[in-house]
Amino acid sequence: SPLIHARASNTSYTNSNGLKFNHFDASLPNVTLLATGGTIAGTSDDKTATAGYKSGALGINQILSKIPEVYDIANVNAVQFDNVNSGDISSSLLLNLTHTLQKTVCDDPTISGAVITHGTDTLEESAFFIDATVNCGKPIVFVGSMRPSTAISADGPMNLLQGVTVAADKQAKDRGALVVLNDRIVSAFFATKTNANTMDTFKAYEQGSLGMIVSNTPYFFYPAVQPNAKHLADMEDVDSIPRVDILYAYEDMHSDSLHSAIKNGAKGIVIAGEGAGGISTDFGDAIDDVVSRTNVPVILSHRTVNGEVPTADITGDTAKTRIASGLYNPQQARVLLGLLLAEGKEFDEIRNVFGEATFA
Ligand SMILES: NC(=O)C[C@H](N)C(=O)O
Repeated sequence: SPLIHARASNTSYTNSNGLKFNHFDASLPNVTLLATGGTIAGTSDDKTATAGYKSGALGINQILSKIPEVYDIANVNAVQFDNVNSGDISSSLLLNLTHTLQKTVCDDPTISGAVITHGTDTLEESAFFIDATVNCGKPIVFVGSMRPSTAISADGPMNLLQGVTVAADKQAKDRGALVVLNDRIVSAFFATKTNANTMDTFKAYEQGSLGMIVSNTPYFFYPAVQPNAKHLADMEDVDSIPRVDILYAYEDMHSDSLHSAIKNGAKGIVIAGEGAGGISTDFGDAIDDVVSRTNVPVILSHRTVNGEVPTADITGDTAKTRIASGLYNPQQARVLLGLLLAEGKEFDEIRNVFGEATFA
């Protein structure tokens, strides 16, 4: 079968952009794989352990060595970008990732797409960031795992194989960034981690998945389409993302948290509001006071997993200081607000971008 050529071939190759491939077959598509760590690179001495293991312990070549089948699908340029638990992924790493993807994937006509391996805890934030900042139509596929590499029935190897397959697939183009785990293909714009422990965790509850993978064959339910609300952020000349803090709302919430966030340097605030963006009257008064003095934009989001914060609740004077997040959950709203501030957008422009994701 022609499919075993690249796997069998030990021919290494460096393309004109300096990207290295360990196994190369000119008849196959080329995919860049940027590894950042997480459970997919995690290890434990106990094969039954799906907790208490070490994240980011294996290098990407050690992970790939267990799935030579990837070389039947694509030539893989594997790069160890970082090797951390995803709680340690920073906006400066993401900016670097954006600039790298632009140069080595978008601007290189020989590369079909990219795969990012990532811890699942914050994968949705990074995938949302890249979805907004890298937009050349080539698939950028985020992959992680819920079981460490040493566990019985580890999910990482299959997820990675499927991720490379999707990144190499022409049908995956023009859909924005994608999340591939547990045999599902989900839009990075809508994906969220819904379960802290189990493999069926990444979901877009209202929007559903874009497709499925069976026997390493991706199937997309619909032709390529992009979300209506999506804002494309131009990061070409940006070298840092302003700090945005998330404050969680609850009964008895104290406005001290707002004052200290701003005092400590937050340039934007997202509230994980009760229901459709609810906060106490006192906290609302504190927002009005602080925003009119500092001009720091405050986005009201929702601590519920689903639903939207409509603009209908934010009228009159409160509309001068508060912006409804619409569909964006707090972690998405934080990433988006950081990108908008980095682009130098003012209050009204920020409101318009969030307004694209509000219905009422
Ligand atoms: N499943 C995982 O990848 C969780 C891990 N703590 C991480 O996010 O890096």
